[in-house]
Amino acid sequence: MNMPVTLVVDDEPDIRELLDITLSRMNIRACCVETIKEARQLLDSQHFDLCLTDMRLPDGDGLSLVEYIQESGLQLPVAVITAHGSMDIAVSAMKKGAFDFLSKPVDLAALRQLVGNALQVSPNHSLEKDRRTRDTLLGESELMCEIRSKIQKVARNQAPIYISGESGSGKELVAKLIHQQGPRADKSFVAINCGAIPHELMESEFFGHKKGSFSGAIADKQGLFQAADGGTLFLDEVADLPLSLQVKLLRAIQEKKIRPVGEQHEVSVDVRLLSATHKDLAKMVQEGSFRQDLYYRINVIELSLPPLRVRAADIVQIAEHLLERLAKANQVPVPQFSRQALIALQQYSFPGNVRELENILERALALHEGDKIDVDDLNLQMTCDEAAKPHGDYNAEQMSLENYLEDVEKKALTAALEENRWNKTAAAKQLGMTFRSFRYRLKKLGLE
Ligand SMILES: Nc1ncnc2c1ncn2[C@@H]1O[C@H](COP(=O)(O)OP(=O)(O)OP(=O)(O)O)[C@@H](O)[C@H]1O
Repeated sequence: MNMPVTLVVDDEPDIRELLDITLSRMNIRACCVETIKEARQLLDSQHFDLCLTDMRLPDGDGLSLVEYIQESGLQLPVAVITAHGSMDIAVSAMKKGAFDFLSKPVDLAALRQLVGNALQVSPNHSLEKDRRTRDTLLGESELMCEIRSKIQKVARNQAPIYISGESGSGKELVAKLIHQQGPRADKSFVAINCGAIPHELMESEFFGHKKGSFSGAIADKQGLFQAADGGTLFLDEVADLPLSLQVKLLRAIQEKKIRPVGEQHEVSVDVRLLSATHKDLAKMVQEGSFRQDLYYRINVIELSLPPLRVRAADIVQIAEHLLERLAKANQVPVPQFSRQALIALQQYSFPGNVRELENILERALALHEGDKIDVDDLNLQMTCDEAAKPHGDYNAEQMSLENYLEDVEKKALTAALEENRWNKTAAAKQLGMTFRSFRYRLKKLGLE
């Protein structure tokens, strides 16, 4: 195998030497330059596996190099080296696509960890994993395809990601996929529901404790940060963190160090942080119940999951797939949905999103008779509003006008048929159209 090559851009000879020696001990060749101009020339002419750049360079700042690498489409992980305490610059670099950052003075263990993570990322690696994702994160709507490609992209760097979306919309699933597709896939993925830990135990749960540090601490205990060391920590329902812990979490993210309860010394941790909540975190910041500085750190990149009801095109595909999976798990033949059942599913608002769909199907599978699942088996709790309106008020960002109008039409035709006991002539009359036109529309909308 060829030796990997790293482009090091730094104008301080001591740092260049330090990086060169450390990398060569890892069997990585370092190619060192002092300016952005030289770096660009080399990037244009030869292949690199990683780029490490200082932020302040004689002919510009490292951010412009990060931008240059992203714009040139070079699939090259780039990490920035920042002055101690300049987290804002590190955050901007990651927003622009940097893989990770190192603070000065450079900690060699952190450098080795970063380089190790970066070099596991190769385009072929992620292609294979994307196939696996497509099997798991279902949905072929445009919105879902965009989410899949965003997951693939953000999995490669180390920036904290904030996943927003309604309950049951797949936030934890997305977090797992980001972990599985990234360079930390072989290490732990630790997920924690912040709302489920009693406040008085939180610090010890997060950072661990030393034996005897409080009554009940009968042995040393590792915290979640240490359990996730080298891997990913997913903080679900992050909005439920009390303010006292928010301060400590902020410190752990900035310093990449934690101090177990009752311990004198800090311990370095290398954790990729993902977080999620169904609450409006930005609003909580305005109201003062969530720290703005922490919000800014965990929300370097935001991934917003759309509710199931705005991607009606996904409902049938996900329902069919889940039904098949459930039937196989229960070792029963896979039933078919009746046409009416499929229409009803597409018109339902799914306040509990995919999780609710799973529950509906599990119940329907247990209760249906024969080889079909019909509307009644679904037991959908439609509100009067939902029954009257297919998708609430029209929102151009969520659905094309054409699809929206099709849904309105389907809804009106189905309701008229139901009210007239499936007598098409009577249904057409009720809607004030000719029988021919009614038949034509049924066919066009796939309802016949
Ligand atoms: N696009 C999808 N394809 C397949 N399964 C999905 C999809 N989205 C969600 N699911 C499934 O729905 C269930 C709920 O998803 P998940 O737990 O990730 O939601 P969540 O947004 O984290 O919920 P909460 O806010 O309540 O924690 C899981 O079983 C998950 O596998």
